[in-house]
Amino acid sequence: MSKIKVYELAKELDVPSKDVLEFLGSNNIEVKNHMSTLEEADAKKVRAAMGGASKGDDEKEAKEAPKKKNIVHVFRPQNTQNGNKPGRRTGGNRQSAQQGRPMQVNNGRPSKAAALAKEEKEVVKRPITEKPAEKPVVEKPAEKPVEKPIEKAAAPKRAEAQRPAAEKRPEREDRRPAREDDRRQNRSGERRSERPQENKGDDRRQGRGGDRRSDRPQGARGEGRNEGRRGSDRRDGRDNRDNRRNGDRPDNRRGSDRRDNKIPAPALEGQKPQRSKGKGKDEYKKKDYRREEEEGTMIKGGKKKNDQKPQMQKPQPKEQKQEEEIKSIIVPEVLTIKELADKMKIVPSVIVKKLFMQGKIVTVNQEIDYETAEEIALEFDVLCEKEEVVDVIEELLKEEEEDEKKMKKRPPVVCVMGHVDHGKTSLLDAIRHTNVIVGEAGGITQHIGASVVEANGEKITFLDTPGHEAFTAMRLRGAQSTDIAILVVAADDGVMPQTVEAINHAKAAGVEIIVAVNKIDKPSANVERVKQELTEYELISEDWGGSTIFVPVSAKTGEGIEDLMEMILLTAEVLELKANPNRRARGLVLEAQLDKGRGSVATVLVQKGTLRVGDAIAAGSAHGKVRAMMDDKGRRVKEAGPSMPVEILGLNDVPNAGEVFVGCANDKEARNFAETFISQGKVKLLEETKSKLSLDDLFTQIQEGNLKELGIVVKADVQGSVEAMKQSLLKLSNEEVVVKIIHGGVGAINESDVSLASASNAIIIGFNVRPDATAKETADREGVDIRLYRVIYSAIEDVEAAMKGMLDPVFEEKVLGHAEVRQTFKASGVGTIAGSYVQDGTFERDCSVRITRDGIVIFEGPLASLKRFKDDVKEVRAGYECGFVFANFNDVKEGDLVEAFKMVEIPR
Ligand SMILES: Nc1nc2c(ncn2[C@@H]2O[C@H](COP(=O)(O)OP(=O)(O)OP(=O)(O)O)[C@@H](O)[C@H]2O)c(=O)[nH]1
Repeated sequence: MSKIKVYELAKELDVPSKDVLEFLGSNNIEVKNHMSTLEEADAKKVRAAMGGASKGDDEKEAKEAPKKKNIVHVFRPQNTQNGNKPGRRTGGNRQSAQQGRPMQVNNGRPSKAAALAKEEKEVVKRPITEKPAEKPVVEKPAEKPVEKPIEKAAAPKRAEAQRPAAEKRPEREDRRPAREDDRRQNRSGERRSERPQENKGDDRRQGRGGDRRSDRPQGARGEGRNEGRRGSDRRDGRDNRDNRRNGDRPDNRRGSDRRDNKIPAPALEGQKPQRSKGKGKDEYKKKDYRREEEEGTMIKGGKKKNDQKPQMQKPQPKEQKQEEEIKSIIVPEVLTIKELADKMKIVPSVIVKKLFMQGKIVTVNQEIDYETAEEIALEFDVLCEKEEVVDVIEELLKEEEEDEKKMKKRPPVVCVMGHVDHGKTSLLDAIRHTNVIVGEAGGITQHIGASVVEANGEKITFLDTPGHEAFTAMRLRGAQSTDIAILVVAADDGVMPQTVEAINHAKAAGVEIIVAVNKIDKPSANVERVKQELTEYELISEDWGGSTIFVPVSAKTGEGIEDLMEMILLTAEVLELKANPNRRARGLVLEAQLDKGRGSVATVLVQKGTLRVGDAIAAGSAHGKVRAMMDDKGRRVKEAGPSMPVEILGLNDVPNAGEVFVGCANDKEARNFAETFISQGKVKLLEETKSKLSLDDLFTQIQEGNLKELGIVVKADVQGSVEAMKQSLLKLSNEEVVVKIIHGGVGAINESDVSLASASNAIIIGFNVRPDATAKETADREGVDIRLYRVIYSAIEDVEAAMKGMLDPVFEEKVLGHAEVRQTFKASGVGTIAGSYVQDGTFERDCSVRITRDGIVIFEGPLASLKRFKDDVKEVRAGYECGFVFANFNDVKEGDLVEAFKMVEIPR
């Protein structure tokens, strides 16, 4: 025993902690409170001084406590056996106090206590029929078993011997709850009856009463020791019982003073004032009263106990009221422990303690999800209800069903999707080209993100947006931009990973799919093979007995393009695409940018109604009046009806692609809309930031035991890929490792991605994107693992392997150098030559290159030729100019960055 706490010492010496504190104070031994720890030397001093006091020769003792000492010993059976002479008892007391707890469990007492506890249980059960959880709350009957054996015992000595088991329980417990009650009252006033408040006491007990509980006699432990609600309720019950006892005390004291008197009836009245002033000193007085009370009890035996009975029953209505008060709180999806505690009207530390007792270490500012909050609240007998989150923007954008009669036929909106190099761009170009020749005069297709072509006198709107994006970003607000998806599959290549991705996206969006089997002009083309491969994905061609339209085309020769157009129109007809043109316009922002001369320029697709020049519109955070409108041919138009893409000027800000635009009654309404959007955006951003911070919190990890988390930051060239990656990666979670996508976004991997990954101990997966220079540097410095892929499936395979601990990279990419394209030349038979300047490193003839434009990888493949002037060279060093020709890639432009790399084997 090297150190001991003040209260423990007080307990050992059987004196109030206050006395010990006073003694320490007078001896200049500095302690803060009863929880302070004492050095052995100080403890010895106290023992020497106060242990003597317990013998009864102390002045104070003589005044106040001699009787109390006797009582304490009565419940130690071995002492009672020794005889009841005060002197002996005192000696026994000291002995037992010194020997500590083990003595209390001896001498057959446990069996009696157990019997009492059992009896007590039975009695307790009866009166409480309404709610099992409250069972232990109504404790008064628990007194019955105590009094019974005492009453019934013929020999007073035996009665005394029995009493300890029963009596010690209240005695011991009284000490704590007396304080708890006082505190509770101080803190919460009338809330005393609320369960969580009681749990405060309960927790307090958990926090500092561990030792005490262990030395509590068995009878007192009884059910109260059980964990969970039952246990805590039980303790609550004790609290109440103790409350009552505290209240009784003065009367009991009186009773003991006038030993022959019964306890006066107004015991409960006396209870109140005493509680309200019960603080500090009173607490200790109460303890003394208690001892006196017990002395009285000892002397008077069963009679005394009998007297207590009516008092115990009185507070019953209060208890029942408490039962009815089942609290219910509304909890959001994510909240902090503190917020939860506030909602439950308890102090956060109570929750922290409770969880700590369960082996979970949390802080008050730690975020927990709804499910966890619900679990915690239930332990405090509080019901949770999930907060319904109202998306204000969604509410704003809500629309009523339109009158069928007002609906008119509208052109279909089509997007083209498929695997890399299967000819999406070529096909779109071919369609437009055909259209330019066939269609209206002079129209040169502008790049506004969408174009309208005419076939058989009907219009078809084609979106330039890659399929993925059309289905994800455009569905940001639940709006569907596309009606029909053209799935381009190269007849010579067949179904490839991105083909499957495209199929999944289109299916998820519920969009009609038309398969365009491209490159049929190639000798290696095999349309039947494509048909066969696609059957696996439930795309069965009509001639194979299915319902999917397959059109063999050649973007190169133009073969089948017209058929394709016809099929699109046919499908559109079946879909019965309609919209009401005579209403305020509403649609989607396809693209938007800030133009130096024209300000905010947005390409929008009108989906409903008609947009006119002069209309007030709002799109996300932007609003304004339509100043001018241009169609896809660059012609100024005054109005745009359903399915028509137009470029508009006049917005005050650049809206996000995929945002819904709405026509408003006036400027003010449009501004209000945008302002709401901005304020909501801020709220959302805050929430997102909050949840990011909580991602690496300890709580979840501890809660999930050995579960490890694999945090991933996903960056890709288009939103669709981000989503696809996210979904696929999340599915990799297994029993041991949980995959958590910490962040997903479009664009180059930047420094903030790296810092986020670093802070969350996550890895970064880049799909078709590269890290910028600062990001690379930060990642190297902070040891963040960045993995870059061109095919989603490789990324998924790698992560899966890593999770199994089977990822053994044999090759690693070694970056050789960087160059910037300064000028391009076209050479017949060669393709585009990129005149470039090597910025760093060395470009080697047989290296691979990666071309990035605005952080997006546009090409990755071998370098076909490396020249200095007209000569082929082996290598070009930094600071020199050279000419590159890339294998099968001619779309290189000025300003593109070329990175040379080589795969090198990594020794393992
Ligand atoms: N022979 C033949 N070649 C074609 C045909 N369509 C496209 N190509 C060629 O295939 C290559 C890729 O075509 P793109 O239109 O760029 O393919 P994409 O699917 O748009 O490619 P990404 O934009 O990289 O996804 C180009 O070299 C085209 O010339 C076709 O019908 N026949």
